[in-house]
Amino acid sequence: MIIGNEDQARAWVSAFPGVSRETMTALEALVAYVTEEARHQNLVSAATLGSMWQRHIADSAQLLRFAEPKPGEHWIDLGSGAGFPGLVVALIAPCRVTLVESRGLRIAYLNRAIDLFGLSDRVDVAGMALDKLPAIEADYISARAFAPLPRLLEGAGRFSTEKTRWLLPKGRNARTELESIAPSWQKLFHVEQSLTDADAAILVGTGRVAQPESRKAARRQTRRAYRSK
Ligand SMILES: C[S@@+](CC[C@H](N)C(=O)[O-])C[C@H]1O[C@@H](n2cnc3c(N)ncnc32)[C@H](O)[C@@H]1O
Repeated sequence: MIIGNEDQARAWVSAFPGVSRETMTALEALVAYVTEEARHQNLVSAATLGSMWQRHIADSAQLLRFAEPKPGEHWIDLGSGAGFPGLVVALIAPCRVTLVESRGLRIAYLNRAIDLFGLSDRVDVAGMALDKLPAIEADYISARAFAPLPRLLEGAGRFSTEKTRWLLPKGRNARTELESIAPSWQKLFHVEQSLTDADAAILVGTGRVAQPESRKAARRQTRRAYRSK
């Protein structure tokens, strides 16, 4: 099943477990908030402004098919930008969410969103580059359009534990990206079809991405995996 238009996207999200009428109202308000803010800063591709539910809300919410975050659990969203998927997750699920974002205008926009939606008791913005963020044990790590997989895992591995669930929408290159990382990392992940784009996929994984003793060693591992294909 592929969610092919705005009506289908709304219907799919509203039928998702735990999504109440109030949640739908909040998500509708998020669409309006992003659309308004997009007049002032470059937040999402202009081509997607007419299909916000399909391209952003449902595309983010679908990650919750592979995770059931509970109160007190901690979800880290890397490179949140307009808040996708992090803000959508925060509006649907009761967990703690940290939105990692390094650009000033987007940090301010995300902080305003947290106030607007009354989320400040469990959602925060880490307004800094990922490599400056002190290590936190994450129950969930998401990243959409953030970085190529090897760089993403090198940067975020230190937040993972044996139980961490990774949710990484990777578009059309998911399989190729997965094949480009070291086998010890590959085995943590599998590929799931995206519900919002027939050509796109999501890398879903569980476990600790152990860091090789150095970045150089990580790159060596990655290159070796790539050459053996
Ligand atoms: C292409 S946008 C994607 C935004 C959002 N995840 C989405 O899919 O709509 C990537 C975002 O990551 C942020 N970013 C890039 N490198 C970062 C870093 N090292 N630390 C934190 N944020 C970063 C950028 O400022 C930008 O907002």
